[in-house]
Amino acid sequence: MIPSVAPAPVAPAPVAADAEDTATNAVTDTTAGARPGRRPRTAFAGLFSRRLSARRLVASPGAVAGITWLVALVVASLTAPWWLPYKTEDQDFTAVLSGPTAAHWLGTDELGRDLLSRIFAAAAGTLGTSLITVIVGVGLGTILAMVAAAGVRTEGVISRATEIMMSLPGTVIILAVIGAVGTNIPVIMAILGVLISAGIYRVMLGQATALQSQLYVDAAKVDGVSALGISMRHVLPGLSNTIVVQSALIFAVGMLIQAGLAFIGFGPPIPQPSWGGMIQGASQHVYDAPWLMVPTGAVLALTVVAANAIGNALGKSPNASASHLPSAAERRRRAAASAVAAPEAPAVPSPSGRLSVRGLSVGVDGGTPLVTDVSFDVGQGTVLGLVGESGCGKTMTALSLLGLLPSGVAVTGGQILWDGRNLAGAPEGVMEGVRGRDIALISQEPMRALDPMFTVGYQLVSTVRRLRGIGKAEARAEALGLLEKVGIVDAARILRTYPHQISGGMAQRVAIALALSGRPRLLVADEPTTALDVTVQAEILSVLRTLVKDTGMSVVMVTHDLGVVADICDTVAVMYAGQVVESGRTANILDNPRHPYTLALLAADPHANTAADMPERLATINGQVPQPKDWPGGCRFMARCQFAGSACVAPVPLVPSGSDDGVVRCVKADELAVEGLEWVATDVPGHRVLDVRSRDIPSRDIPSGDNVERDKA
Ligand SMILES: Nc1ncnc2c1ncn2[C@@H]1O[C@H](COP(=O)(O)OP(=O)(O)OP(=O)(O)O)[C@@H](O)[C@H]1O
Repeated sequence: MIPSVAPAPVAPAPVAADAEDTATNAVTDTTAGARPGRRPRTAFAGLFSRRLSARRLVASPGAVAGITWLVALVVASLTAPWWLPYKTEDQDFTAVLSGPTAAHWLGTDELGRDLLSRIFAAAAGTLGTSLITVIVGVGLGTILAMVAAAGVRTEGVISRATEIMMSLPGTVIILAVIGAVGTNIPVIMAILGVLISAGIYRVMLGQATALQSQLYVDAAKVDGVSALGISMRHVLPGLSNTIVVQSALIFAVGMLIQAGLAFIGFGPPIPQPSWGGMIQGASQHVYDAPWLMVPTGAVLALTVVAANAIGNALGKSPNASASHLPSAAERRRRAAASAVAAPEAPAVPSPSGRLSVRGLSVGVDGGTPLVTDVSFDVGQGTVLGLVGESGCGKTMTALSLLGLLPSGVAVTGGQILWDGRNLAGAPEGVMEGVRGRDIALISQEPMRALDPMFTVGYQLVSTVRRLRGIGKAEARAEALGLLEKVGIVDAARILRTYPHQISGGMAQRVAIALALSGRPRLLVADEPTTALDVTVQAEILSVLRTLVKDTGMSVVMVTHDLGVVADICDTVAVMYAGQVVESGRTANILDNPRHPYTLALLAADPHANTAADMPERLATINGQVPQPKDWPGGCRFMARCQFAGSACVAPVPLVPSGSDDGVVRCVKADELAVEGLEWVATDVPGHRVLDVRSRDIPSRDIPSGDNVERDKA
């Protein structure tokens, strides 16, 4: 299965939409609510999420008080010239250092200037310049994290650069900037933002990397979405909670640092008022006029608390807002612009859709091989099964077909021939053109391949539009057709649902529909039925079988289930420890297996035996698939094989198995075939201990060690 390192973002909870959305839904019908009796819901999780955040703000008394305070402060500050009783520089020598009076509600300073007027006059500047720090710091840190998460090399460069930035003494740099540009507060706050961005980057990087590892990001890559598209659509929304919380924190920090700078004399030039400068002035009269400290200190403290209260409330939102999504007006405009067209007929794949893999090797950057010398062919309209235990290299082989190997793993040799092109190690630009359009992928966990923040309809329609370059209405009709093609009867309803609202089987059908969006000629299915119950498994296999028959699409089916192989595959390649050990037509392999590993898999499979010949105890294979670093030089299955002999220590080539174009990698293949030997249930550790029983001789008649002697001979 495709690895994933982090849980998917939490899915949004449903809320009612407004009338505007209802109107939009009437046009597009992709955004209506999923439950009958409720008002239609927006399909766009962004609007959803924004409303949800607004609800959270309203539900939090602290946040409501914080917003009220900040709004009042800004409005009061911006309108100060019209309502304040005094100008900031007006001096009243009859009331120097006074406390609150009818003339001066908050008192006066040492020059008789009105504190109320000066506090409110300074507010807008303080808040505005703090916002500069937020925009620069959080913006730069987030962008750097998104870029770094998209590539290992870039991450190395950016991380080293930010480490250097974090090691620099921030205070000294700020003082140096002041020395160079003077007390230009906007510039100083912007520089402060740059310094802070290194810390923000560290906070965001882990989250962005985790989001990049999600299966739905792999699915987007398969659909040919560019790196920028993935960052904007799948990573940024997942970061927005953190962005909001960090912004609130940095806003408060910015205000405090600004006040601190003014306190030590690096604030706005005198007589311009600033909160820090006023606190500094008050500190000189702490004994003779202690009240002077109270109004300014209280306003600063209240503003910091208000910012934090808002951040706390927003931080509790269950998911990020998605402001990158189109607005309702934009959606209406696009819907109107899209010509309503009839859905196209299903595509018939080109006859050239044949895949030939030759000597494919995949390895870790450090040199450890994971897959060696794998060859197989997939003809048009046929299904190849890649079968084997966990860790045999099936997924690595399958992912290399799409150029989606995990970071640090690469194709190290061989060819993947598709339409006359070699896709092995092809540049990303070439693979972006192939993925989704020529070769598509469905994975084991469809739920995680679907982004929980968007409706099925949004994901399907946007994928169809991107891959086919058609209008919204046409794409929607196509999406409905695709859902019906994969056996979904109430397709219109499913289009309106979010992934968390549908079952696993339904999600897999949707994932198959998504994979079919670009009319691929080859579908790579990585254990598509493993996570489903048996009934649903059978339904999904039936869908795939019908698609292959109706469209001529080919399938590479990764599975460890021989029942699936028997059910749907025309040919099969049995993999063990990174090698193909046997391949050929499915009927030949299942009826006349030639490799001991294939024998063992069949003996261990309850489906391979009919009720009549079902053994009392199914066979097991002792031991485990060896780790790539532990592969022996000879037969890799030798240590677990009931038939291993001295000839197995030398490297074993693939040789014709004698049936059609089948091949097998075992020096004893002929002997096994001639003697009709079977893999038996045994607890005896397998290595070189032979407990072979003929089909014709009851096991109790064979003395222990009989075959050891035969092997020695
Ligand atoms: N990202 C990775 N880096 C290094 N080695 C890896 C990585 N992913 C998988 N491997 C190793 O590559 C080998 C083949 O793994 P692969 O996932 O292809 O096996 P598989 O047969 O598909 O198993 P499963 O059915 O469990 O997915 C295993 O030894 C595995 O440990």
